[in-house]
Amino acid sequence: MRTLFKNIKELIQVREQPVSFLAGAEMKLLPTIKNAFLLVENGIIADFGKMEKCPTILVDEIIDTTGKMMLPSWCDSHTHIVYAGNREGEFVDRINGLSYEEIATNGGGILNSAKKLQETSEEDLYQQSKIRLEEVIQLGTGAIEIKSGYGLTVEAELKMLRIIKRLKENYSIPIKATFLGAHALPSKYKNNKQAYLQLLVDEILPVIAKEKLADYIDIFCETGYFTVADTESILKAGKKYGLIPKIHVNQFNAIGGVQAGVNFNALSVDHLEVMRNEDIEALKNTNTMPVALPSCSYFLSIPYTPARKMLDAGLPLALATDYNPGSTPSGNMNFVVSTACIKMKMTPEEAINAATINGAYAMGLEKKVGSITIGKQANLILTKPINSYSFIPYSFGNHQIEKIYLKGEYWKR
Ligand SMILES: N=CN[C@@H](CCC(=O)O)C(=O)O
Ligand SMILES: [Zn+2]
Repeated sequence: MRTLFKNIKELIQVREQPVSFLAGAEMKLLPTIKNAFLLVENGIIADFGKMEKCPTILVDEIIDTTGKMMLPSWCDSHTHIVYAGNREGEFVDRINGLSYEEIATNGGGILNSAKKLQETSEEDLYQQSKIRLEEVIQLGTGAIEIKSGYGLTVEAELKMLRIIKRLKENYSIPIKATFLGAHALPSKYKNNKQAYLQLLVDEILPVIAKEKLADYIDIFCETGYFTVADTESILKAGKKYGLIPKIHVNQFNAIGGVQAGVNFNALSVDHLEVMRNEDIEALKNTNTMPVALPSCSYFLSIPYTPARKMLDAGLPLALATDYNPGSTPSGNMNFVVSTACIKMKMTPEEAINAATINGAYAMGLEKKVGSITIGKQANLILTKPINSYSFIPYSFGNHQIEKIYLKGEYWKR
């Protein structure tokens, strides 16, 4: 099957030479080709260039995209889209003055979602999760990471991971799974944290390895949740089973989670709303991708990751949604890109780089997606007619997507 996209007003994020990720000043550059063509063969990008060089070979379909732009789909490297029900009651509680921490201390928060999930059948949970996955694909996400962490029992954590596996099997976008058993301490273990961590290590990790249920391991390293020592012990245990760390750190407090992640060669350290100079220093010249989650800052009214400071210090940065029922009930990468520009002062070039190639790197998919490069999967966004790509973040609260193509084929819910 060959599809030729012709007369593309601007083909965005063109990388003839593949890049793994971009850092510091490199992020200011977003290579494009104006008046371009793109050829897709059997779901893979086979060729692209200026219209003058458009091949005249036989194709199955020609799509004229005059006036419209194309870019690689968004790469959302941090989500929790497998969850049961919602937490709009807590949203109202926060409006009325309670803090996120106070709600969690009163038995709400993650434990509230865990209770709901434990009571939900695997089939029902799959149906709820699939709706969210389709919703974000329609919003331009073409590769996604999904975490467990709302189960908090052996049975419920495995139920979540098996659902992620089923989503992987049933959808054509790349999906990576992360084991986040150490997301919160279940009430049953309130006075015995070590026993809960041991349960994760002894009873869940071996099953994950046997059934190949996860690629990555995560922990919520935060005051009131899990300490740096807990983080080190869980990452060590995960490493024995080949699980690479991608961890929640520095959301409310900087307690050394960034350093622990770097020491364990984490693929990413995520949240980073609170960053000390030493945290920025620790990330320099490492392979660990810092990931910012601006929709979470927006929804909880907490600080935004200091992107400007980090990029000006030469660090890379990826952007992701954090789609979850508590801190970010939105999986809209278009909003994330806009908010990064508006609130974090990232340029449109930096934000698009952070939401595509750097997001791909943050889930180990940089060879497969995240740029217009020959050999990569043709997961693409075709925009509505727009004048410049800056209109994408400018038109916040809206999106400029006309059509989605997955493996080169038009995708509709
Ligand atoms: N911070 C930890 N976990 C999620 C939120 C969990 C929840 O409130 O349900 C996050 O990434 O924001
Ligand atoms: Zn998260």
